[in-house]
Amino acid sequence: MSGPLLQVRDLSVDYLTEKGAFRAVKNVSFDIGRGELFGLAGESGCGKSTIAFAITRLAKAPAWVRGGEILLDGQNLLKLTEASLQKVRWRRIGMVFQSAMNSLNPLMRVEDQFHDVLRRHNGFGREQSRERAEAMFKLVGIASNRLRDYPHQFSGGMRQRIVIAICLALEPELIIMDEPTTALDVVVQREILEQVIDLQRSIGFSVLFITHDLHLMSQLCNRIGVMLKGELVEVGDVREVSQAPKHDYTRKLWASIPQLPARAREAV
Ligand SMILES: Nc1ncnc2c1ncn2[C@@H]1O[C@H](COP(=O)(O)OP(=O)(O)OP(=O)(O)O)[C@@H](O)[C@H]1O
Repeated sequence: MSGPLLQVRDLSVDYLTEKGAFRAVKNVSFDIGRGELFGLAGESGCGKSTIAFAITRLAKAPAWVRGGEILLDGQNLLKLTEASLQKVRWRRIGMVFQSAMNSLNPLMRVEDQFHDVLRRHNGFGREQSRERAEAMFKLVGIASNRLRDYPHQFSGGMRQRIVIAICLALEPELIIMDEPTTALDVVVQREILEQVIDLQRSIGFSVLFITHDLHLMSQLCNRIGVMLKGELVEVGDVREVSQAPKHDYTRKLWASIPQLPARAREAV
């Protein structure tokens, strides 16, 4: 199918609080192309995660999608029944959140966690799951003899890699990464993200990458959207948005990034 993979159209999300409706996302529209790395930037509280939850339909009360459409290959996810949604979530849209590494079951060997997910979503048998798990471990650079280990036997960075591997095992077309490495130290963060980019290039999935780190985002993404208080104030090619920002707030965001000497910047 041609055209963008994901189209967010006029999306508005409120949080219904005791004091009334808080407009967290206001008429936001953007597209994500096939194989595109799209970044959403903006300071804490501007509505980035709310958009991620709306796309995956994981937004729960008091969140309320007031209006708009979220089209995946032209199909409006907001109109899907819970049963149809189960076929989209994880299988077509994968998610990796900040604390994802803690989402592994501490009592289950990693191999069993792969099997659990692959059996449930793809109907895989044990042998098929093991083969896929081995292939995924190879992709994220972990020796496959570690598949029999428990989560606590891995470092935080490795656990986050495992979550990414489980997510990729289902071969989703879109992966939403919401601050996927914020809990990790900077070197591990960079290693993991570089690995995701390599995988993205070889496998070709699309990525919605959410972070407040505009500098990092500009190095990884093809296009960027900048959010301010629930509104998408600027969206464009990474070069346009970084070199010729149109919105005052985008200029301020860039100005707030500490300027490293050119040498150091290349090394980062
Ligand atoms: N359950 C809730 N009830 C009321 N308001 C909420 C709720 N969850 C989020 N909000 C508000 O909605 C706004 C958007 O929150 P959101 O988490 O989407 O922002 P964000 O840009 O992802 O921030 P961060 O980078 O800190 O995760 C914030 O002002 C937040 O306080």
